[in-house]
Amino acid sequence: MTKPVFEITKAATFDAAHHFPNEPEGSPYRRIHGHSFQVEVSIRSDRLDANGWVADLNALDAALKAAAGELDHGMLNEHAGLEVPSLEHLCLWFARRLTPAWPGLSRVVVSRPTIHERCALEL
Ligand SMILES: Nc1nc2c(c(=O)[nH]1)N=C([C@H](O)[C@H](O)COP(=O)(O)OP(=O)(O)OP(=O)(O)O)CN2
Ligand SMILES: [Zn+2]
Repeated sequence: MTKPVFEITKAATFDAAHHFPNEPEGSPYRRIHGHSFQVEVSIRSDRLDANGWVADLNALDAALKAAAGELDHGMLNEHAGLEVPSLEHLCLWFARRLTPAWPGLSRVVVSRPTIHERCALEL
């Protein structure tokens, strides 16, 4: 049997405004508008600690909430790396923000649940 690999996942939500400066004049995406976002991050490991955990989900929750809190109720375009604030760039932003403290980060998913859109980044 191959070695089992575990993956734990935590999610957080935030609301933010954005606009796409490279869209043509008249595009609705060029105008400032807002969305409700969800971000999910996953950690993979083939090892469990003494608690039987890949990692403490509560600690992951705190790190994720801190990152999402930086974006919450703000303008995404004002953040370095989000000058063009697509779901794809949001995935990269969360990955860069979390990887130093969470080297086992294996996936970032950013979605807009109310309009059924999501982007996944596999690491
Ligand atoms: N690959 C991507 N495509 C688009 C992204 C993105 O991040 N990655 N983002 C957008 C805009 O943010 C747009 O505001 C998303 O809203 P939309 O899909 O248009 O859905 P709405 O409900 O706001 O509009 P409807 O016209 O009612 O569908 C676009 N594309
Ligand atoms: Zn949008």
